[in-house]
Amino acid sequence: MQAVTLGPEGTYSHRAASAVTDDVDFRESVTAIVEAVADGEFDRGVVPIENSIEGSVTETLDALTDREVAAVQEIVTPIRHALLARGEDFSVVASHSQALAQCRSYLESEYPDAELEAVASTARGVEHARENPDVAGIGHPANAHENEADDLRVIAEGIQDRTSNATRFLVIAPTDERSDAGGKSSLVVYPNANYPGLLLELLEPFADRDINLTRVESRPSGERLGDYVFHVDFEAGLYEDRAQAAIADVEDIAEKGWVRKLGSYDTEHVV
Ligand SMILES: O=C(O)C(=O)C[C@]1(C(=O)O)C=C[C@@H](O)C=C1
Repeated sequence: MQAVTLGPEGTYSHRAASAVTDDVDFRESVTAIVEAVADGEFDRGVVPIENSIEGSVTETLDALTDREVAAVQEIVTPIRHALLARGEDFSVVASHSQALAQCRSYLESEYPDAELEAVASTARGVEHARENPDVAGIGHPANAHENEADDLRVIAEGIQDRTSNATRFLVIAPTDERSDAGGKSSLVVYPNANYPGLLLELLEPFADRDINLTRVESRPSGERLGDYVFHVDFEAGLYEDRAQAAIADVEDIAEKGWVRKLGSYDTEHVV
């Protein structure tokens, strides 16, 4: 089985994808990963969806709205960032925007004058640090020991603003692999409507059937101000009668728009 994830080698996404398969290929954006899986180029894709400090990875949510894929597994992994550089004398800190945000307090107190540069991934930031002594990267500490000649140093470890920092990844697959089995399910709902109580109406079918929601996120549809796409995760499998009944109600409410079932899946915790 071949999976695609955010590259280059050494990203947190790469570490999560390694729990799925050893055969991992890379793309430079989440959108490109979702597109490659939707087009059937890969059996699996691994994309970050949510972080405990910084919240949703909005590019992922939007890519899941724009392309049709199935969610077949969830991977949760602790994120412990290191500051990596060739020496102490750097003026730029380069990393993925999520990683920079997860270390915001540390950077403000320890390097208030550093210029923060958002790049495609943590591993890309570490690559810049390897090439340029003026740049430090934020990423997994294992990136510092790529080869013996590596002169990249771990300047500091555990620099995320909370020790509990963790990221949730979804393993995606072509839609014909969508499963109804699993302890959790994900939906994307576009009601194409805007009236008082709409969101309340969309959530009641789950509450009425004692289904615990684990996340509700609204993203602008892009069509007009105040028009939203809702991402809903809940603790039940699509095989369950109560889940099917709740979704039937949601489909009625969203009759002018659409409801996409990403599928049901289980959670794996990876360190
Ligand atoms: O840049 C990486 O290493 C990634 O895998 C991306 C990503 C993210 O988008 O949230 C994944 C985990 C961490 O939260 C930081 C960055």
